[in-house]
Amino acid sequence: MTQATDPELLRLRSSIDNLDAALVHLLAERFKVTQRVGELKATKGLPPADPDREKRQIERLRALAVEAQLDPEFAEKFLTFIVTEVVRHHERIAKDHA
Ligand SMILES: C=C(O[C@@H]1C=C(C(=O)O)C=C[C@H]1O)C(=O)O
Repeated sequence: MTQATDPELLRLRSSIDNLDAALVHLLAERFKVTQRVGELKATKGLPPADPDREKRQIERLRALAVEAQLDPEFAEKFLTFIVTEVVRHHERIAKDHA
């Protein structure tokens, strides 16, 4: 049997596809909200990044990851990757607003 026809593999991959779609939708919603935060900060003259908030988010996410049996190092890297992109957006919004 080839990989592409194994029924168990097909079922698992179908589930992975649904989960990947959910991740994309969740990320899209998160970026919509952070876009609004970026605009709010630019209007009020607040800095694009908030390192204290980021520290608290990392601690929280690492604890949630442990509870969920997900590697906390991976959870931290994933959050940092997203937040770095958000801060880049915020810097751009602030520049455009200046
Ligand atoms: C969204 C914010 O801006 C930045 C991005 C964050 C995020 O993506 O969660 C967190 C902190 C800030 O560095 C915020 O300040 O809440």
